[in-house]
Amino acid sequence: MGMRKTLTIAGSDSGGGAGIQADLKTFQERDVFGTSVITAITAQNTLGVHDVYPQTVEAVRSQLNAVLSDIGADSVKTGMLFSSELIVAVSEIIKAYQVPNLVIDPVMIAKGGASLLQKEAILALKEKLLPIGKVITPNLPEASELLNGQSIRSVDEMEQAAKLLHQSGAESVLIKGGHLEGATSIDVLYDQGRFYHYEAKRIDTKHTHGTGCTYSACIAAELAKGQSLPEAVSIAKDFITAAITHSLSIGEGIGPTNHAAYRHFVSTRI
Ligand SMILES: Nc1ncnc2c1ncn2[C@@H]1O[C@H](COP(=O)(O)OP(=O)(O)O)[C@@H](O)[C@H]1O
Ligand SMILES: Cc1ncc(COP(=O)(O)O)c(N)n1
Repeated sequence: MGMRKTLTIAGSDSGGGAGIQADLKTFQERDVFGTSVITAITAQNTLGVHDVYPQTVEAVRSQLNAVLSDIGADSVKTGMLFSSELIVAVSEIIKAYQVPNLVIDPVMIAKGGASLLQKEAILALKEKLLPIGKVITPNLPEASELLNGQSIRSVDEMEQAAKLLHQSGAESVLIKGGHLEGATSIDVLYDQGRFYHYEAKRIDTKHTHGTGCTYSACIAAELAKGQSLPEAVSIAKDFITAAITHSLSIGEGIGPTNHAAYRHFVSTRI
C-alpha cells in the first residue's frame, strides 16, 4: 500500500518547537510522509513571538493545490490559520479534494500571549471548518472561546463543553485539560455518543512549547494509518506525555517538547 501521507496546514515557528516544525518532526517519528502548507511565518523563539507574517490567500491556495493534486493526503491537520480569509480558502480546498480525517487544532494564542488567530476569524472557524472536521482539539481557553466565553473548570464541565461543541457541528471533540490543575492531566474525547478519558501524570515542567501542535499532529498521523479516533488519541496521549516528560531546556524561555522521546518509551500513563 505504500507509505501513508499526512498534511499539515499551519504556521512556521522559527524556534522549531511548535507549528509546522513540530508537526513534521512528529510525522517523521510516527512513520507517515509529511507535507506542509504554510499559512504564516512567525519570527518566534522560546521567549515569545516577535513578528507574524501571514501568507496571502493565493500563496496558501497554490501550496494546497500543489500538494493535493499530486501527492494527496490520508489525513490533514490544521494549526495556526490566522484569518477568516485563509480559513475560508483552506475549507473550500479540503472539501473540493475530499481529504479525509481532518484534525482541527483551533490555535488562537501562543503561550506568551501573542494572537495567532484574529478575533473575527472565530466565526469562520465555526461555520466553515468545524462542519468538515473529523475532530477538533481545543485546549480549555479555546473551548471557552468557541462557546462564547463559557467557563470550563472541571472534567464534568469539559464533558458538557465537548457535547455542546458536537451539537454546534463538530463530528468529534477532544478537550485538552493541560490548563487545569491537579496531579494528573486529563483530556476528554466525545466520539459517536461516548466519552473517553485520557489521563496521565502531570509533569512539573515549564517546557511545554508546542504540546498542542505535537498532540494533534500525532492524532492525524495515526488516523492516516487507519486507527480509530479513540485509539489514535490513546497513542497520541502516550506520545505527548513522553515528549513532555523529556522536554528540552533549550533557550531562555518555555522550551520545546522532545519529539524523539516516545522512541525511548517510558510508560507514564495511568
Ligand atoms: N504539565 C503537563 N503534564 C502532563 N501532560 C500535560 C501537561 N501540560 C499539558 N499536558 C498534556 O498535553 C496535551 C496538550 O494540552 P494543552 O496544554 O491543554 O494544550 P495546548 O498546548 O493546546 O495549550 C494534553 O494531552 C494535555 O493533557
Ligand atoms: C506557529 C505556531 N503555531 C502554533 C503555536 C502554539 O503552540 P502550542 O502548541 O504551544 O499551543 C505557536 N506557538 N506557533
